[in-house]
Amino acid sequence: MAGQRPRIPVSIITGFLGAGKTTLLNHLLRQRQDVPNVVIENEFGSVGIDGALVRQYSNEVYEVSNGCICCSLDDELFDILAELAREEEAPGHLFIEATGIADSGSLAATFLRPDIRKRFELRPVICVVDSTNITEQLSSTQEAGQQIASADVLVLNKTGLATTEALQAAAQAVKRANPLARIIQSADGRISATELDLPRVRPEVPFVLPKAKPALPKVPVHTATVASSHTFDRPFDLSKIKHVLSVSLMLYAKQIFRVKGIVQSHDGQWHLLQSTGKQVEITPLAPGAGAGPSTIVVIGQGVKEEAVARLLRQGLA
Ligand SMILES: Nc1nc2c(ncn2[C@@H]2O[C@H](COP(=O)(O)OP(=O)(O)OP(=O)(O)O)[C@@H](O)[C@H]2O)c(=O)[nH]1
Repeated sequence: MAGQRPRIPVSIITGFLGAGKTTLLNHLLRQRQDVPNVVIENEFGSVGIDGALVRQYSNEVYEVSNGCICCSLDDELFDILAELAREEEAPGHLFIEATGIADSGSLAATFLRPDIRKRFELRPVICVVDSTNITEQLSSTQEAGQQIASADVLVLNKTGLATTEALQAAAQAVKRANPLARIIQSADGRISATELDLPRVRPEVPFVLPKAKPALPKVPVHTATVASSHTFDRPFDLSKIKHVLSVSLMLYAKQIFRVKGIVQSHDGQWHLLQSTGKQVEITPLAPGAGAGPSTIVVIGQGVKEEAVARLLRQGLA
């Protein structure tokens, strides 16, 4: 990697499943249309839904849907970084949206390696927090706390949905987990892109490369959280699938973290189906946006593939 060229600024967007990372990223991309940007979208589960949602405002999108980027740090991410560093016209900004369960600390540490730092400059790590669900997420998962602890900016999102008390409780909880970070509030991920240019809160600890390459674990570290992906050739009855999922999210709130899919209804229209917390939301996609079989991914702990398939089949038309 050449040393003299200006370094490529890198923004890592992290936050628990459904917190609003893609929404916030889209908002930032819209504000930064003047610089050619590249997005690396990492999704847990094999369906690249977020990539399709950010493509409109980005010059280039790399999708890493084969597990969590923080678990395969020696492979795919380095290949993409090497490719970007070689490009004749380097991107003006690189955005990385991590999965909702990523260990963003290890991801950020990648950019402190001397070889990577020559061409990339890590900007503040942004952690998006769902203010209505964070207290629950902190008590039931490890990942939510890790993400908050390793961020420079904590965005308390979904303020419009949270009561004043919930917002205060969320602010206290995140401050306990990370007293150093800047805390800002947002609705629909609307934060100013000037956040991208502020200095990091964490000092850049020099990273000393070990002499021998350490043996990295080849198995994902998030062994407890699994993504179960399902495809269906038959169309869905939207009110049935919404009902089935709403009931399941009530009954298995501690097990099911996120549902996300692109489904076709019996009139041929395609829809984005998703849950955050206990809410299920179905929004029509633009004409021509969907194709192939309907696909639904359910992410959670102790989620049994066959049980989920049985459940989802109840929502078919
Ligand atoms: N009411 C409300 N909804 C929001 C807000 N921010 C995001 N959402 C919605 O929350 C849902 C999840 O948002 P995403 O941006 O997809 O969340 P994410 O963190 O990228 O999700 P994963 O990639 O699955 O982890 C979507 O339906 C958004 O429209 C907000 O401030 N208020």
